[in-house]
Amino acid sequence: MSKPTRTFDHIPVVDISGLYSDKLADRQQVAKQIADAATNVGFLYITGHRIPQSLIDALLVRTKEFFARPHREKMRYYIGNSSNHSGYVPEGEEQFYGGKIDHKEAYDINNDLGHLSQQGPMIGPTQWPDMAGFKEDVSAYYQAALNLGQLLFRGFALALDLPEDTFDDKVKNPPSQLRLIHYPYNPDAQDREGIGAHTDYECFTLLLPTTDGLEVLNDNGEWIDAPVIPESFVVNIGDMMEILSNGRFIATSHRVRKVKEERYSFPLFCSCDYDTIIEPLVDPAPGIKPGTYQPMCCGDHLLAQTMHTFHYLKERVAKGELQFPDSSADASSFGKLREVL
Ligand SMILES: O=C(O)CCC(=O)C(=O)O
Ligand SMILES: [Fe+2]
Repeated sequence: MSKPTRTFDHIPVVDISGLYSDKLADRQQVAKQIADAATNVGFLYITGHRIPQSLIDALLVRTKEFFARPHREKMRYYIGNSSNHSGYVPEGEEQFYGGKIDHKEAYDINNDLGHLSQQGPMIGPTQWPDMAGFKEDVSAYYQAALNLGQLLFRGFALALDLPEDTFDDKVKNPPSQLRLIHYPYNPDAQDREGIGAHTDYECFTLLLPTTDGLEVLNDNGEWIDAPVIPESFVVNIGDMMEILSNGRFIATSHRVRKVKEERYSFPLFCSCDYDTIIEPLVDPAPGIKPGTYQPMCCGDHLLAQTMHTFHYLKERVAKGELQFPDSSADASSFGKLREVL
């Protein structure tokens, strides 16, 4: 059987209330819709989640307060000060393949694993800014979103016809990062995208954007709009879920177009625990040759990817302070920055 062509023209909406049900049939009914969306599009909106709006409102207030601070003050929390990839990411810090720089600034929040003995370049405590209420409100959202992510992992397991608890012991302390992103309004910025075309590295992303601008690429090379739907989240499949699902669920390229208004967005990149081996859990999807997806270490993959794009990490490598993880393949085999037509 050949690989299906994904010609979607909209992003499906899935009401996930059934995932909270005690009845397996209710959970399976949602899982079936997740499977369809993940197979045919790689993106879906979810409604019926139980994250209170008050947590989202507080997250947005704190984020706006932070980014409104002068550059010098924000740089006190520069990500390059941290030993575990947490803190402020100024515009230009991240450089993607082809040398592109996005028109955005960000703040990277870690799963605050300071209490664990395992620490490393992607794992450990968050570098918190010294701002009243920031840590409390951002952590409260982080925890609620992470819990929703755990529920979705169970949904994805069912969607793959696997036991529902397949991922439970693989997502105990994942190095899942929450990004607070600010795309400033700049009428002169004619030459850059808000964020260039890419796939996400992790299993899936739970994304909360404040305004339109997100676009998703179908197999005809058309950019399909993913406008904001109130009270929903966007969920998109990342590279690792594509591997786990042996090509059944697709990590779809997406981008954010130049914004006419100020835009904020909050992706939580849902990963497995650092040492998890990411490898196919099911038979190859139609059109996928056996052996297409090779096993890799989850945390090392994230680290290697990040080392290729962040300026401060490249400097550490150049100075001999940091080495690429042994198990990581070379950069070009990572991600699937599909050519944009
Ligand atoms: O801002 C958005 O809507 C998407 C952000 C995104 O794709 C990413 O950070 O990986
Ligand atoms: Fe993304």
